[in-house]
Amino acid sequence: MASACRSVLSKPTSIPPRRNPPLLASKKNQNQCVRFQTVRCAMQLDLKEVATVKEEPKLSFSGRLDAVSEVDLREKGFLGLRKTKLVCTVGPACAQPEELEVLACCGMNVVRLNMCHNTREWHREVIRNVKSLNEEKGFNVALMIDTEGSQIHVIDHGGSSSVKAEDGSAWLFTTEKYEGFRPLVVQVNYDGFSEGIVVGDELVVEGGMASFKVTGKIGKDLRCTCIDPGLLLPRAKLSVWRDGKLLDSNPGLPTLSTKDWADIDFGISEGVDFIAVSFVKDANDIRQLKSYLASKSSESIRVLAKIEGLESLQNIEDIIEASDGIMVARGDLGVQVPLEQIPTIQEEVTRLCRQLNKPVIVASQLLESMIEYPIPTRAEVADLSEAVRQYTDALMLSGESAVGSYAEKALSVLCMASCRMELWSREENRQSLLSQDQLAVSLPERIAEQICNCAVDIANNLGVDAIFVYTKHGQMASLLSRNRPDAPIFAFTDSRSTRKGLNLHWGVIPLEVPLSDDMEYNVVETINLMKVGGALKSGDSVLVVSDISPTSAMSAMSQSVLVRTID
Ligand SMILES: Nc1ncnc2c1ncn2[C@@H]1O[C@H](COP(=O)(O)OP(=O)(O)OP(=O)(O)O)[C@@H](O)[C@H]1O
Ligand SMILES: CC(=O)C(=O)O
Ligand SMILES: [K+]
Ligand SMILES: [Mg+2]
Repeated sequence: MASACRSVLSKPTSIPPRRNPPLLASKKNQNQCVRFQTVRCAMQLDLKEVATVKEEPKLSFSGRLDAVSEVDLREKGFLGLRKTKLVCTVGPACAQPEELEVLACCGMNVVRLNMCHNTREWHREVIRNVKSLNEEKGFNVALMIDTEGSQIHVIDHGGSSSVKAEDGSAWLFTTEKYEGFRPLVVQVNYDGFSEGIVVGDELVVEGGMASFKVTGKIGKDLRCTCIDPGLLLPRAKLSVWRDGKLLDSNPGLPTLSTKDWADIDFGISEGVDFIAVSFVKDANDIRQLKSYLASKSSESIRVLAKIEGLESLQNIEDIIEASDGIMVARGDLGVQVPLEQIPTIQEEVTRLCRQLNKPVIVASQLLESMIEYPIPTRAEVADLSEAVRQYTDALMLSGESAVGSYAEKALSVLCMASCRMELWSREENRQSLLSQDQLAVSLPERIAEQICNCAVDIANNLGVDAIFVYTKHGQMASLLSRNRPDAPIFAFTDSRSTRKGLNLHWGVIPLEVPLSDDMEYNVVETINLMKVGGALKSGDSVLVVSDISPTSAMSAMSQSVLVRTID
């Protein structure tokens, strides 16, 4: 386990002291001041007034911190806990139980299974291995399936891993199915791919690996000449351009194909936590899947929209609002938009997601060179650090973990670089730069939102060690996370799916515990739980927020914020 968490970037460094000591920084003074201090926010009532269950509750708390947070907390303290979440694509290089365990102990929060590859039986085995790890070894790794979508790509040509296309060479792009390798012939996966393509159009491979001009059509096949030499890789993606503009090369294809629906049914039956939808065009794609999940009583599965095409960018706000989270899928995005636009798109989508309170994953080629090499390039470290500086919720590994030789090292690089940038951002107090527009519509929601904004201000100003939030569906945990507080957010929920869903949220450490309607009881029990586990010590201070049963404006007003010093 120790080696799994070793850094290839630098030795872990201790957290330097803050420049402005927070109000509660002196533990000695804290112990002398009021033990139980309630800070009222706007119309809020004291927690003690919230209690609706008068008799002594008899719940026993069995929930534990996940194995990784427990070790991190012991070794690095509250401020040493990493806030940025890490997603790993699982492929043949890391699918065995012991390999998954190494990644889990190295900080993997979510496993991504790309349904483009391999069989359902293979994916089922991985899902079961991850669930066993969680149950038997105390990890809290969530599961995501990623749909294949309707994507036009080259079929594995069966030859060497890449084929060179020389300038001026003549090629045939065909939908004919054949086995083995034929020189100067490219097999395309979708029968209707050449519909709408005319002589003179350009076929671009993988956003510019190689380009071809269409010189003739023979039935469904295209004769082409290479006009920009380069490489054809197995499963390379194709885009079609006319007069410098991208054509929608598969206008008739739905976002979710028949195979995708079968994969979604598979995900439901295997109990995955997230479904990431590839090539989302508009919010209806997401709504359609959400209502399908509701009809299967699986609305607890969170739906992520992958932003990887022009259309998704045109409908970005609606898509973010309709979904439970976003993935900036820079791989395919780079096939459809000029590469120099990707950094600004990433920053804008990341900002919008935070504004609209949805978690966002920055994905693809973060550490591409580590598929082959044991250290990253300087540029890769700079790129992923920039995503962390932009306060993305999560970073994702693709080929680096799925097929690379150094999955564990790549994950350590993500860990070290994100912790380093989080520390820097905290020191610079960057979080105050983002103005939070009001999101909520109804009074209870507005109250919840304002409480969370104020609570984070209070937590930062007082320099509390941790934020505790008691939450049914994760809403207040998410609203707190949106403010990117200095202290980690421990989210206590009695819903397993809420716990798993919160795995993707910046700075949230979710725990599953039975919750009582008596908030005072919840606070005492969870503080005891964390003390017994060694996570909380005497003199630590905790800011407490709750959204338990905000079913009406009246009960929403009973949400409270309080600060408690542990005795
Ligand atoms: N389950 C798997 N089985 C075999 N190979 C896999 C698997 N998952 C990923 N890979 C390999 O890892 C590489 C990177 O994986 P990833 O799934 O991230 O591809 P991607 O092209 O970025 O995703 P998408 O197809 O969603 O755009 C793939 O090209 C594939 O070779
Ligand atoms: C992750 C993914 O689908 C992409 O980058 O294209
Ligand atoms: K996919
Ligand atoms: Mg993609």
